[in-house]
Amino acid sequence: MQTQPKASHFVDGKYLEDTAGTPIDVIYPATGKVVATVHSATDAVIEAAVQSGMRAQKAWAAMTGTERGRVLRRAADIMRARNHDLSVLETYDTGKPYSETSVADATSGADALEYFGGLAGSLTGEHIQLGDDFVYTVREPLGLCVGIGAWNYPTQIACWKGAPALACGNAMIFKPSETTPLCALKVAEIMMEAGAPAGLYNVVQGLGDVGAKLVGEPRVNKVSLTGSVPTGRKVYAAAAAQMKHVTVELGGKSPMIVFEDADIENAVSGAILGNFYSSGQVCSNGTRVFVHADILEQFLERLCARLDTAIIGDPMDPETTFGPMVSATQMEIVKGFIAKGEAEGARLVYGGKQLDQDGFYLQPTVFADVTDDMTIAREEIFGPVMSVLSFTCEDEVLARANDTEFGLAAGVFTKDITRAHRVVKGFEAGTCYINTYNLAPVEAPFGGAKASGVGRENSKEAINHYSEVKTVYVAMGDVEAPF
Ligand SMILES: NC(=O)c1ccc[n+]([C@@H]2O[C@H](COP(=O)([O-])OP(=O)(O)OC[C@H]3O[C@@H](n4cnc5c(N)ncnc54)[C@H](O)[C@@H]3O)[C@@H](O)[C@H]2O)c1
Repeated sequence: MQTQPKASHFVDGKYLEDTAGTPIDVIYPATGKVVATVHSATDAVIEAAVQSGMRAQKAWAAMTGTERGRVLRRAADIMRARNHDLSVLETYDTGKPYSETSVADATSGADALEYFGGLAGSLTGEHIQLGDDFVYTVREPLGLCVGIGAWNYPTQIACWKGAPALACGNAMIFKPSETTPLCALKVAEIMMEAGAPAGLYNVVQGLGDVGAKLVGEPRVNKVSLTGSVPTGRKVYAAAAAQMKHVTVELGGKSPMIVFEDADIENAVSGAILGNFYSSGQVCSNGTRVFVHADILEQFLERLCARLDTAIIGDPMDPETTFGPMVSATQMEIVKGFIAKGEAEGARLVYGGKQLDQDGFYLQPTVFADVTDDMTIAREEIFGPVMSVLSFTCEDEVLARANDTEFGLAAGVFTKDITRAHRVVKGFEAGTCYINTYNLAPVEAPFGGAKASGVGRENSKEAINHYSEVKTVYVAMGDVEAPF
């Protein structure tokens, strides 16, 4: 496959290059080899993206919602038809196994385009009768939106931000993560092919400085970031300085509680999905797995047996179920956490080692006897490292589960339905699961509480974050004034 894109950026309906920008190598995580090089956006590229985005947005907003929706639904169809090629490219970009990218990346992006394409024609205001007078409201687009992505789900993030933004009549400039710059360019190509006006969905490459320039650009009306908490704080503050609309989807250290009556096999499946999918590089992962003391050893035994069946290897092989980490840097960060876990006295029950081969492969890793104060139980690792903690009492475990600055997700496994809902009510988290983990259908709101974020993606909730309401008061009689 041709991994080198025609040019670094996609602006005003076509590829655009400016080699004056800093070169960014794209490294295939399974081999460590460079598979493409792009250039960071210069000020000239950013200016072209802003100007064409503003121009396109006016034409786009003048269309009816149904017309806009038709373009998005066509984009969804093209994306599904190209799923294989897009998934292979996503695997080059991220290292995630094809067995995952072929079912969870472009497909999830297409779901978002289809869902918001379907909603676009039904975005209406309301009528409020006040005696003879009345008020009507109009849902208006915000204008030019900026999306900034993380590296774990490049295609999905490009669509989760782009689809609701465009459905509401906005334009978007999307900056992918510098680690995974390839897939968003394909999303931009597809938008144009589907009939979006040139400039409506631009992609510019760059490091954090380009992201910061886009956030600080006065002609940008809204910013949506997916990234870490430290970056989220910077983006939120910079956007606040210009009173921009903001969505920030950030990191987590989410709890998963397994009660003594849980179906152990399902709980182990949930823990695997919540820790080792995408080699653990998922924001909502339930990395603090609290298991009731009565079933702890049984849980660990089944977990280790199931991990033995993971197929670690070439991500392009459809049989492979566990791939490399995204980069050498990320792998070294995770190795540092594993070393800390051992140094602080956690019991290593599975994995813990880098594989002796090319690429950035780390074994799925499980620590037991983890205590709440250990570094691996407090900080987001963003890699395949599960911490198992033991508990005996519901109130105690809920308090421990909530004892974190993060609040992205939380899960509970139990057969007691009353307890399940009681525990979920107590969770301080934006996205909760009962007897499953880490599902994120486009129909459901997704996002975090506390330091894990502001705003929600997906579902009708996202519409509120990409539009604003204009209120129109209509008087039917004379105007009464005091003098
Ligand atoms: N909540 C979610 O939906 C979600 C989803 C995926 C990943 N994440 C989080 O993302 C993190 C991993 O991704 P990452 O390492 O790419 O995150 P990161 O914060 O390092 O970078 C995210 C993006 O922000 C850009 N950026 C960096 N500094 C910036 C600045 N000052 N202004 C504007 N943009 C800037 C980067 O170039 C990149 O595109 C983890 O913390 C993970 O939990 C969250």
